[in-house]
Parts: sequence; C-alpha cells; structure tokens
Amino acid sequence: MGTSSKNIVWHHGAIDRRERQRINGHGSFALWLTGLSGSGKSSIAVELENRLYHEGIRTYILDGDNIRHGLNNNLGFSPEDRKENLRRVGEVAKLFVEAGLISIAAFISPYHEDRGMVRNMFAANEFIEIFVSCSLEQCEERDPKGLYKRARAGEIRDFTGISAPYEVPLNPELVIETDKYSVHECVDLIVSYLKQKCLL
Ligand SMILES: Nc1ncnc2c1ncn2[C@@H]1O[C@H](COP(=O)(O)OS(=O)(=O)O)[C@@H](OP(=O)(O)O)[C@H]1O
Ligand SMILES: Nc1ncnc2c1ncn2[C@@H]1O[C@H](COP(=O)(O)OP(=O)(O)O)[C@@H](O)[C@H]1O
Repeated sequence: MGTSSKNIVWHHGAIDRRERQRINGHGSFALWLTGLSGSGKSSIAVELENRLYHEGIRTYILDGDNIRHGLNNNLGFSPEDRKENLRRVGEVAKLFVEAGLISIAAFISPYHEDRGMVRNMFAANEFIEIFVSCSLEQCEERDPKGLYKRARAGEIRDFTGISAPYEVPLNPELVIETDKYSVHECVDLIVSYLKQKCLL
C-alpha cells in the first residue's frame, strides 16, 4: 500500500464483482499482452475483442499508445516511467475486472519486475500473461509506425529492442508466435486456451 493511503479507509459498495459477473453471464479477468513494438499486441487485442464481442462477452482494451495520450501523457520511456505507466495501467485493468469485464491490456511491459508487480495486483487465476512473440528482425521489417527506422537513426532514445531491453517472459500462461501464425490463428489459440481453462 502506498504511504499516502494510510489514513484512507476502503468503502464497500452494495454490488460486488460476482454480482456484476452474474449479470454479464461470464467471469472477469485480465489478459496481459506483452511483446516488442510491432509484435502484434494491438492487432491481436482488437481482433480478440471483436471475436469476444460477437459471443456476447464484455471486454475493454487498454493499449499503450492510447493510454499514453491521456492518463499517462506525463510519462516517457525511462525504466522508472515505464514502471509507473504499468502500475497505473495495472490498477485500471483491475478496476475493469472489478466491474465484471475482461480487460485486455497491450503494453510492451519489457521488464520482469514490472510484469511481476502487475501480476501481484491480481488473484492467481485472474491474470493471464500472454507473450506476443516475434523476432526483432520481423518487428523491424513490419515497422508499422516507422519507429524502428527512427530509433536506428538515433532519433528515438531508449527504444525497446534497439537501445532499451526487452526481457523475454520466463513463465507466461501462453505464448503466441506472430511470426509463424496469422492474427486469426493467434486469436484462435487465445480463445481455445480460455475455453480449456473454463474461463469462457
Ligand atoms: N522509446 C520507446 N520504446 C518503446 N516504445 C516507444 C518508444 N517511444 C515511443 N514508443 C511507442 O510507445 C508504445 C509503447 O508504450 P507502452 O506503454 O506499451 O510501453 S511500456 O510498456 O511502458 O514499455 C509503442 O507502441 P507499440 O508499437 O504498440 O508497442 C510505441 O508506439
Ligand atoms: N499474427 C499476427 N499477429 C499480429 N499482428 C500481425 C500478425 N501477422 C502480421 N501482423 C502485422 O504486424 C503488425 C503489428 O502491429 P501492431 O499490432 O501495432 O503491434 P504492436 O501493438 O505490438 O506494436 C500489424 O501490421 C499486423 O497486421
């Protein structure tokens, strides 16, 4: 608990998460997509949400690029700022889970420590880490926003994979290889995993 929380007392509501889940007709949990820029996190999040929506499942996507336009527009890419970015996003993802939704978070989240910090915000079966695996070469070839080119030219500092590290997840719940399978196949794998674990 942060030190500023010490004089604050939790106020309970009348409706809890289980009741929200009941009215929604499904459970709620966080899906955490981690991987290099260009690995496919956003594309998969969007296609997964689309698939789940058409099955009547309520979701909400938290995407690094979007969150950094608003809530986290005061943060950069130093290790400290990335940690704070992910701490806030973890808390927001948790609010969506409390609200009875499946929150789909798509963040590079390059450090073991920070992913562990977010995991620790959730109960064991509520946080599913999905490593969106793609070689740096392939990400750089895709370069959908031209950022790798700019990072190689020295125009962007601390760029993940080029001038800042990406620590490959050691024990994710799921690995999807976007340099081997299509977006649809990757989403099939995620949906199959969730069904197999009786989460859908
Ligand atoms: N220096 C540097 N390193 C990495 N990424 C950079 C950087 N500068 C800007 N961008 C753009 O910011 C997006 C990543 O933001 P995240 O919030 O996901 O990053 S992190 O989890 O805090 O590491 C990332 O989005 P994705 O390409 O979707 O991953 C980039 O578009
Ligand atoms: N299997 C796949 N999964 C996700 N994206 C893929 C896949 N195959 C090719 N791509 C392409 O790779 C690019 C990934 O970009 P994006 O989704 O923005 O990645 P990120 O959010 O990780 O930066 C997109 O142009 C997408 O069409």
